[in-house]
Amino acid sequence: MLKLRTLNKISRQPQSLVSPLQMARGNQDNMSDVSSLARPLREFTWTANHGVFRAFGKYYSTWPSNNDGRSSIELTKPFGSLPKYVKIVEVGPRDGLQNEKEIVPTTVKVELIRLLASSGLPVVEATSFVSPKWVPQFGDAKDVMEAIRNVEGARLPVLTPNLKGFEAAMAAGAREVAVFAAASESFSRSNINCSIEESLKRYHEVALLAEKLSIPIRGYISCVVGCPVEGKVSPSQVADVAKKLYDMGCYEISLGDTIGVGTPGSVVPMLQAVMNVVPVESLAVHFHDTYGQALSNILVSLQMGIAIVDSSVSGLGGCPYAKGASGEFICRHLGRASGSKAATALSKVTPYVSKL
Ligand SMILES: CC(C)(COP(=O)([O-])OP(=O)([O-])OC[C@H]1O[C@@H](n2cnc3c(N)ncnc32)[C@H](O)[C@@H]1OP(=O)([O-])[O-])[C@@H](O)C(=O)NCCC(=O)NCCSC(=O)C[C@@](C)(O)CC(=O)[O-]
Repeated sequence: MLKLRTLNKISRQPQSLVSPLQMARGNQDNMSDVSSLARPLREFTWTANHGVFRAFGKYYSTWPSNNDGRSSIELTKPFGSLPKYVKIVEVGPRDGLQNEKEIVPTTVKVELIRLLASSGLPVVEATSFVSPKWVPQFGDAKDVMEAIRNVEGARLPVLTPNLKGFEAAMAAGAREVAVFAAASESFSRSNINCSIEESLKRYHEVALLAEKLSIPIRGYISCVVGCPVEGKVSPSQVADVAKKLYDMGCYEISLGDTIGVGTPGSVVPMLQAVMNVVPVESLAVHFHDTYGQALSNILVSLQMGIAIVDSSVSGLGGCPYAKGASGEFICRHLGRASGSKAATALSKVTPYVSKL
């Protein structure tokens, strides 16, 4: 086990990130080729506004979370090479739109989903079967699903907070769902009006029915490093919820930094804890970019072996029940660097999406 000391303070809002994501052009549909990222990170010195990220051989220092600029973390898993391909899960039509104050017309949502699917993205999260009293933006979930029944090329999962949402999603033609728990009690109550334990009971019911119907189910965990009410969230809490979601049948667990307060210093220990209980192949990361840290958090996640990244077109995003939550990591940024076919198509789609 290595004990590493941090050397420098990092600015929360780096102004000039020299990104190491200088990826070679790839040629896989639906995936971003990150093979050139496989160079060990030690080749890079990444200068942020007031901080320096330094790599020492295979092991790394990390950014401190305290004020004196010196802290340490335990690294039990060294950073390795990066995955050759990364699956991008585009959540713009759901996470992106749920925070929009004005109701986006159904036809525009449908067009957005069609464009994203046509860009080659493998997964486009389409809508959310939540209570329209809680999130009026998705009052048209049924209509959206019906209108995209013939969309091909991408899987189109939807969010379901309970059995009622799951049944409505099935009736509307959804073929994949996602449930969403939290690692923070306060956030669970403000977002879905129940405790973490109650939510897991609900999701277990959903998972049982999903299994019966052979419907794949993804699990989200919000507030994996910080909560808008409780502040810091411990990695063991996240690991506990992750294991429960995985054990109930979620094929993939997406770890959400809902308010974007994570830095590699908090993300790494959280991932380590989760990776001890859920296979890394089943983990995804979901970073909101509130303080410009999403790219660095994605990089350390890839370095730890995670190969599934959530993103949102045009950086749309946020949670109506998490004060301070802002846009999600922009798919185009990851994609552009990779040069994959999907990314190239997406960069053509993005200007049009912005006009929508
Ligand atoms: C979970 C509930 C429904 C509990 O809401 P509740 O008020 O406690 O539920 P209830 O069972 O008392 O029902 C209240 C009313 O809602 C109806 N209802 C109940 N369920 C449904 C449903 N599925 N679809 C449609 N209607 C529903 C139900 O029928 C009833 O209607 P009424 O009898 O009053 O006319 C509510 O709190 C809710 O919908 N919350 C969703 C909030 C939300 O969507 N938040 C954003 C998504 S999570 C997120 O963004 C994080 C993530 C995933 O992106 C990752 C990250 O970044 O961290």
